[in-house]
Amino acid sequence: MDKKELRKQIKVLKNQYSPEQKVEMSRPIWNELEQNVFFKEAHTLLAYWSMDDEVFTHDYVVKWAGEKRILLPCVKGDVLELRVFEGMESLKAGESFGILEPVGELYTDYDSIDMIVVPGVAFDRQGNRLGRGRGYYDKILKETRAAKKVGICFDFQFVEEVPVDELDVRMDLVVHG
Ligand SMILES: Nc1nc2c(c(=O)[nH]1)N(C=O)[C@@H](CNc1ccc(C(=O)N[C@@H](CCC(=O)O)C(=O)O)cc1)CN2
Ligand SMILES: Nc1ncnc2c1ncn2[C@@H]1O[C@H](COP(=O)(O)OP(=O)(O)OP(=O)(O)O)[C@@H](O)[C@H]1O
Repeated sequence: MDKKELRKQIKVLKNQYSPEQKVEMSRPIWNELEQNVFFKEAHTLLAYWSMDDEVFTHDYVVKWAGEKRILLPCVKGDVLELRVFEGMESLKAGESFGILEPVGELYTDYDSIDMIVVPGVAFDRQGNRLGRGRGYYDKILKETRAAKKVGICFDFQFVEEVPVDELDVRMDLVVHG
């Protein structure tokens, strides 16, 4: 199966659940993530601010921002920039896709990032990841080599085999539920 076809299939499955159901389904995923040693030991963590069709993250970003430095991605043309999450009040809709992004100072110390919680359309047990098809994460994951990369997804997104190419970066761990 090619990437496009798998994205289409997952989209159908996502539409079978309401946003509220997806928030509920995200709870056990976060319970597991919070027990994980990479997470426990991480001081600086790149997370994401979820859209309605993704594993929900908002409450967890807010919850952990007191204890850890939480970074969020900001779309800038073809690349992602990173900024520190400093509360919901300092989030603004980004230049594309309407995803909320932190305003404020750019964060460029990529070597200090301990862990990345990576969104994805699908993952497999080899740690391969299928994204939304813009290559944003593939680029940023190459610049943050030291960070542990942890994909999170619903069970229906954890598939037998994700189609990959040379540019795709593997996850160290995939937490699904
Ligand atoms: N929550 C969240 N934030 C994120 C990402 C993400 O996947 N999730 N990104 C990860 O890269 C970056 C934004 N990239 C995105 C790329 C495509 C679409 C999107 O909605 N695409 C449509 C396809 C139609 C179109 O191309 O416009 C879709 O998937 O239905 C959204 C965000 C940075 N921030
Ligand atoms: N490191 C990279 N540098 C430049 N271009 C890249 C890189 N990684 C991927 N691309 C390009 O980006 C496009 C999308 O790639 P792909 O379909 O693998 O994205 P994805 O991993 O599904 O999406 P995303 O990372 O945005 O969630 C392709 O044209 C690919 O060649």
